[in-house]
Amino acid sequence: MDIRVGNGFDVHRLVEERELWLGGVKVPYHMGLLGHSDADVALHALSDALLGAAAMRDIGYHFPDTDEAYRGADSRVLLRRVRELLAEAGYKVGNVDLTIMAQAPKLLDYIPVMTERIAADLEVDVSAVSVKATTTERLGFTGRGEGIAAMATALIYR
Ligand SMILES: Nc1ccn([C@@H]2O[C@H](COP(=O)(O)O)[C@@H](O)[C@H]2O)c(=O)n1
Ligand SMILES: C[C@@]1(CO)OP(=O)(O)OP(=O)(O)OC[C@H]1O
Repeated sequence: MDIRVGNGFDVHRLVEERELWLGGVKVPYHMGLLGHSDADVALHALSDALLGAAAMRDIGYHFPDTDEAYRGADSRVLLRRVRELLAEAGYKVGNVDLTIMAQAPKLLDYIPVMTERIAADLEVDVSAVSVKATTTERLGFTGRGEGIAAMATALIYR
């Protein structure tokens, strides 16, 4: 069996008058992430981890932010497309592990639904999906609430 791992990392800036989408869930907050798409930093890190595991470049390569087709794009649609690209190369998803770095809002209550949505999009059991959140103890750009970062690890096999 060909087993491969990948990592992904992404950052988006928090601004007024944007919705906050994280892990495919709209999280109530007075600010949202800025981006060409819905700026779901968690799904972007996850997509990059999956593409990285397959050595298939990154989401900016597959879905360029210069392409109007992706303006306001639902990052779940992009994640499903990533799963399809991997499937076309013969890969299945083993498990994924995701960490969201956000000083606020508190994400604990939203993690179960994020997990369910990611599992559905990747066509795996919920037990194969881990979503975690951490503050950065008020340190750095995430700690100051200027942005949210996410990192992900993915295992794929064929
Ligand atoms: N945006 C966040 C950040 C953290 N959590 C949860 O709180 C726990 C403690 O966070 P620390 O950064 O102080 O370690 C963390 O383990 C998460 O469960 C959260 O829900 N939302
Ligand atoms: C997701 C894409 C889609 O155009 O745009 P953004 O929402 O700006 O996200 P980013 O992680 O900066 O880059 C990847 C882009 O391809």
